[in-house]
Amino acid sequence: MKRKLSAESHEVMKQLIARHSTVCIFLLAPFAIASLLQEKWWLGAWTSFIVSIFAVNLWAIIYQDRYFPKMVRFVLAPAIIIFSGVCLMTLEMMGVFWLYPIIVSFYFLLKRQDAWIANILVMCFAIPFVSIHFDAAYAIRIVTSLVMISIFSAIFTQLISAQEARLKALIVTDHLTGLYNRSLLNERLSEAIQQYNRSRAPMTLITMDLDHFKTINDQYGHIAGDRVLKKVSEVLIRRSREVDTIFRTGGEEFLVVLYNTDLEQGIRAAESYLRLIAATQCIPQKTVTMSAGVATLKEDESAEQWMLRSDNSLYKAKDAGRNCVIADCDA
Ligand SMILES: Nc1nc2c(ncn2[C@@H]2O[C@H](COP(=O)(O)OP(=O)(O)OP(=O)(O)O)[C@@H](O)[C@H]2O)c(=O)[nH]1
Repeated sequence: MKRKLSAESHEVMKQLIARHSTVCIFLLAPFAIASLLQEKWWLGAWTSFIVSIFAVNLWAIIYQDRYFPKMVRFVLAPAIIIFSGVCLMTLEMMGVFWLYPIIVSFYFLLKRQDAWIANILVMCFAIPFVSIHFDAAYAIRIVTSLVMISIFSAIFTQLISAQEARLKALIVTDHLTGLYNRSLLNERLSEAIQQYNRSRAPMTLITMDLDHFKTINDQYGHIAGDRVLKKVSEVLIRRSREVDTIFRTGGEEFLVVLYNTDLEQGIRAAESYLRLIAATQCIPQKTVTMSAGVATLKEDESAEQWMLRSDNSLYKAKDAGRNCVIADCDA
């Protein structure tokens, strides 16, 4: 999951840098040229340098579908911090105006902690400069407004990140049981396959399906059926190890990916799931049972083939009378 989410964050970051770069190139380039024409060499040089770093990143995003995070963090951010000092020294009062967009932009270009550090460094230039060059009434207002802009930006970006994390969690979670839903399944199976290819650690799949669940719904109602699904999920969570990943793949279907687990261990795990579920009072006076299929990953097997073997074993368990485990021993 981590990889999928970080790939999405990377995509968001790329778009942010692209938009940021476009705005900065168009709005800063004329000032860079004007400063050079006015022979304000330092200011012109720093502004041109910053514009060119944005341009390099924008070029990379457009033509190579990537940007340079290290360049942004270790070259662009320090360059902007120095630029804020150069602006104050060269432009004095007018230089203060540039500090506002600079402060906000750090929160979009950098990780939160880096943005705080960058802001503190800008303040280290700004506060002494403003205190020396402006009378107290101006200095207090400038510093206060800069601090406010920084805090508001921090709050705003923090809220967006929290909202984003909540949405991402919602997308991969089954609302009824709290287990993962199907959307993460392929990702997790591919990860298990990659891990197997690297370390040869055995990986096992258990596919499970409640027996005669339709009858439970018909006899006790859908709400009772939902309660059974929740109870079963609780049992699966309680019985599983921290590393195992449990999915509700469909209505009354569940799937567990067991890492570092061979076929024997997988069969034992499936049997203990079934035993525990049969022993759990999901509905008063009624024993709820499950059937399970088990398959251990084979060499050069795809996720689809692996899952198909596990599914076929489950069908065999249903055909064999239900409430039992059938393993695909064709390894
Ligand atoms: N309460 C509840 N029922 C659901 C949910 N999702 C699917 N179902 C029901 O699950 C039942 C599945 O029925 P079938 O596919 O016939 O399977 P079964 O009755 O369990 O029979 P076997 O699998 O052959 O043992 C259907 O009645 C669906 O309506 C859900 O979220 N809540």
